[in-house]
Amino acid sequence: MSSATPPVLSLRNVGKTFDVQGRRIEALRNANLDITRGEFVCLIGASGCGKSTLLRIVAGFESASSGEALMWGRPIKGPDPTRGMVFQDYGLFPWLTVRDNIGFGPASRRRPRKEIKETVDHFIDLVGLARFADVYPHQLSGGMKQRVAIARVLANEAEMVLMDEPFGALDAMTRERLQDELLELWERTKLTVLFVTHSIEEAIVLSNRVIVMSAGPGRIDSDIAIELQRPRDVAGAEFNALRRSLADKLHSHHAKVAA
Ligand SMILES: Nc1ncnc2c1ncn2[C@@H]1O[C@H](COP(=O)(O)OP(=O)(O)OP(=O)(O)O)[C@@H](O)[C@H]1O
Repeated sequence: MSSATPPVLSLRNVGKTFDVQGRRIEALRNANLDITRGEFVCLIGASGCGKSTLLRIVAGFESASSGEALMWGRPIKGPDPTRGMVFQDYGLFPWLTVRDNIGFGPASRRRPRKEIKETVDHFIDLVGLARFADVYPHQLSGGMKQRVAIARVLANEAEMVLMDEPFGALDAMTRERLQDELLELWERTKLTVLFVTHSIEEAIVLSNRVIVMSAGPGRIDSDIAIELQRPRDVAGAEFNALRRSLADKLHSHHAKVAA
């Protein structure tokens, strides 16, 4: 990789083991990954192959048992607003309005009131929720809650957005709409995104690269560039060929683990 474009994120031989009642679980073994600024990278793989563990190490919620995780070349030592996490269950504060949820990060960093208002207004607009600024999360649909969660991470000056199956709980139509909106946001903001999904189709629609992981122990198995033109035609021949090849990879890992 050229020194002109240092990776936002580097994983160097990252391993993670958990001890559960005297049993050692190797959730991740020798994970190596470089992500450069502006990439949209999806992680896919069978349940239990370590996708969330990898994401949580990048977020700083877990530390690696071996190897190192670096952001801009510096070791990740804990959570930091520059790495914002979006969860499937939204993770909003139910007692705060949409406005205060989005403004929570800047407010806790004691930004001036006027600046917080401008930031919040900007991001509420960006996710199309201006009319809902003063309502509470329980008054929103799932798709709207997820927009708030995304706006909250952006308002907190995230340089890298970590998304753990963010659209997994949504119906198919809302999911497609949010995928489109996320791509639009990504194109406008040039964010770096690391996105976990169970859906091969979602991974191909969204990403520049798909990282395929396999279980027992969790490993990075392949790193596949997705070079289809955007917007991507899910019914197109090239899309289908990629879908088949990724499905074959996933199934062959399943078969190996089951054998
Ligand atoms: N906090 C923890 N304590 C003990 N074991 C854990 C912990 N977190 C994850 N594991 C184990 O590590 C392995 C990888 O889990 P992880 O959640 O990262 O997989 P995943 O690929 O995200 O799975 P899924 O697709 O089902 O969400 C699993 O065997 C899991 O049981």
